[in-house]
Amino acid sequence: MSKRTLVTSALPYANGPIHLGHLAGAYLPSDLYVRYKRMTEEDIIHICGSDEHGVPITIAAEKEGVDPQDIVDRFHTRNKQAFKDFGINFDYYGRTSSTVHHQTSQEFFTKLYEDGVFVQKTEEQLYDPKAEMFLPDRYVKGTCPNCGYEEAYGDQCENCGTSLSPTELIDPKSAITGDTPETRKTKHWYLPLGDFQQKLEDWLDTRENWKPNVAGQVKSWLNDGLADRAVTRDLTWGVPVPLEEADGKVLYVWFDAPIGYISATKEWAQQEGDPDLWKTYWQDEETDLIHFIGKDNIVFHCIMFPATLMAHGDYVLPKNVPANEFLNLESKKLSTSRGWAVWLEDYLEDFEPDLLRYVLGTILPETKDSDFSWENFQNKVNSELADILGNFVFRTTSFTHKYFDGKVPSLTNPTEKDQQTLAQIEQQKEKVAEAYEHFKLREAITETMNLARIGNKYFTEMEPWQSRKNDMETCGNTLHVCLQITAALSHLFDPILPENMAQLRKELSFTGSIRWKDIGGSMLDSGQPIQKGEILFTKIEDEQVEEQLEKLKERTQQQEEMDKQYEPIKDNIEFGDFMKIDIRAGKITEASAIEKADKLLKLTVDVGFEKRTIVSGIANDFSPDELIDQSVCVVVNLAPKALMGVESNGMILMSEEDDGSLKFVETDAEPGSMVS
Ligand SMILES: Nc1ncnc2c1ncn2[C@@H]1O[C@H](COP(=O)(O)OP(=O)(O)OP(=O)(O)O)[C@@H](O)[C@H]1O
Ligand SMILES: [Zn+2]
Repeated sequence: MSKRTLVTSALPYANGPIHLGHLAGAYLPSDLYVRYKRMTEEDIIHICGSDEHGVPITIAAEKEGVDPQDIVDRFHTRNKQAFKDFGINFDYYGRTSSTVHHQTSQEFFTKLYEDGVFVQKTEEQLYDPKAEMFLPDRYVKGTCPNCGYEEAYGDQCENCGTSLSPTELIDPKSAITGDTPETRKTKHWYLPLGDFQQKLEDWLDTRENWKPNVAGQVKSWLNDGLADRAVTRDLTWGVPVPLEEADGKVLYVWFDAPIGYISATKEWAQQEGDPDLWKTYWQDEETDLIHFIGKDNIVFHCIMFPATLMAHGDYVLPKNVPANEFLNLESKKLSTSRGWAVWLEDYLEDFEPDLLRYVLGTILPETKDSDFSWENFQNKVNSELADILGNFVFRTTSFTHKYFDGKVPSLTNPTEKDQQTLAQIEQQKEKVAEAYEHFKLREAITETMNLARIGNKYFTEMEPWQSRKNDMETCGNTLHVCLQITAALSHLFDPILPENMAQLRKELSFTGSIRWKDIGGSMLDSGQPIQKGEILFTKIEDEQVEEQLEKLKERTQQQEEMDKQYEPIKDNIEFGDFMKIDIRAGKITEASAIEKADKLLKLTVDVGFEKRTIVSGIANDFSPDELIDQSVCVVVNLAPKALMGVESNGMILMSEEDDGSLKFVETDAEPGSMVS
């Protein structure tokens, strides 16, 4: 066993709030693991922070019309707070705009540059002449050459995880203007990943206990062979490349972001009053470095960052990267930009953090994508947290108060069943530990809940409400066993339900820090008083679920509204010009199809002073039958025009919706009335 563990969680982009997908992919798994490890009294620290560079930040700033610094300041503060409120306990939450980070990543670049690691190349890159800039990374969208996904970014396809360069995209389009970009030459520095292929393979061979989805993904990239990857970009927002000849260039965000874990650890060490302490965690062989991330970050943590660390030479390499697949919401892909998300901040306004920690924990996308739905949230809270755990704890403590004066009854002449049940505490504890050690967090939660199930079953089978009438010794033994299980649960559930379990432990008079080794055996002394507990979990009502679904719907509609593209306004005209158009109210009296003209209908329109024949291109939207008596507005002084052999005398006004569908401009006025 190693002496210490350094856990990192993916640095979230500071361009938006934290949503349930982020939590399920990286932060809840890391927090569960770290909380478990802390109970085992291992030396462990948990590092995270805001990723404040990269194109997603500048795109968000441009969209809002503010400075990128405003965006990152806002989301750094909000996300840090939201994590805290959700009980995610980072030892340090840094940010990549800090001076320490800029220095650290520049030093990294300089060392690799001076050691001659980089390849310098002048190559054709995509350029948007209208925006007057190169288009790195997310500034370009196009079709993934690997899987055909049409919304792939210039740096990566989020569908298949392949890392890309913009020029590899099929049919690329500028994310700024929507135009097809041209190419221009520019100079950049590349990390020749091919040179690290053998080293990476050797390193991976020594790793054990990796999740098959992660190991498989990495193997397949290695089998395909690794290409050079640029570590610099033509952008103004980011860490400036520390070379004179690189004016106007910054480090690639995926070069500097993982170094952010190191910078944040340095800042943590300063805060601890021991500035060199970070070296112990990053440079001592006996550190286990573990990265918690979602699947789209695998390539950066299993190929690029390890190669960078190898190139530098002074650092430990990741021991494990227990990456998760993706979480969907109500069966649809989560999307910040489309507003299809549940923000952590919003959730916390309506519900307790522990409920979500539990429910998300049971559906973590550990081996494949999984789905969060509010209905399932309600089911799990009601039928598992309330009906199993809450019920067991409540019936145990309230029975103790009713019939044993609120004190732990002694265990006298226990039966084999009593002893076997007590022994199951240790057995479950082993299973839970084993699952945590193998990053099987869903299993850890299931096995933890199974102890409450065991307790409930035992309570029901022992029927203490019967034995209390004629056999107080048996009844006391039953409650003794149930109270020991309750005490174990108050520890075992701590990583998952920290707030609730802190409350429960208070009721059971546990003080001080909790230790894994204390779980099991006799945790409560006979005769020890316990407080009469509150109900741990209240059930979620149907209305609360509906409210959340309604919120989701409203938000996507709002987003659609905001994203709506209106036709640009035409140039101004003089009033006199407008008055030249003669528009009259009218009514359709006849309508028929025109042979060989799919889109056209021949209409007879009563315009008051006469009946007109008008040809109108509305056949895709209306059938002739439904048009009789339709009120319309008609331009009556448009020069006549023959369409498919029929002379049209005027034009009917229509409005066109976003989806291309047509609506009549209607009026109640009598046919022949002027419209102006
Ligand atoms: N739906 C999801 N399911 C699981 N993990 C996710 C999901 N969305 C993001 N993640 C993970 O969360 C971490 C932080 O995400 P990051 O800030 O990079 O945002 P992102 O991937 O651009 O997400 P979004 O575009 O939804 O804001 C990453 O490790 C990422 O893999
Ligand atoms: Zn793809």
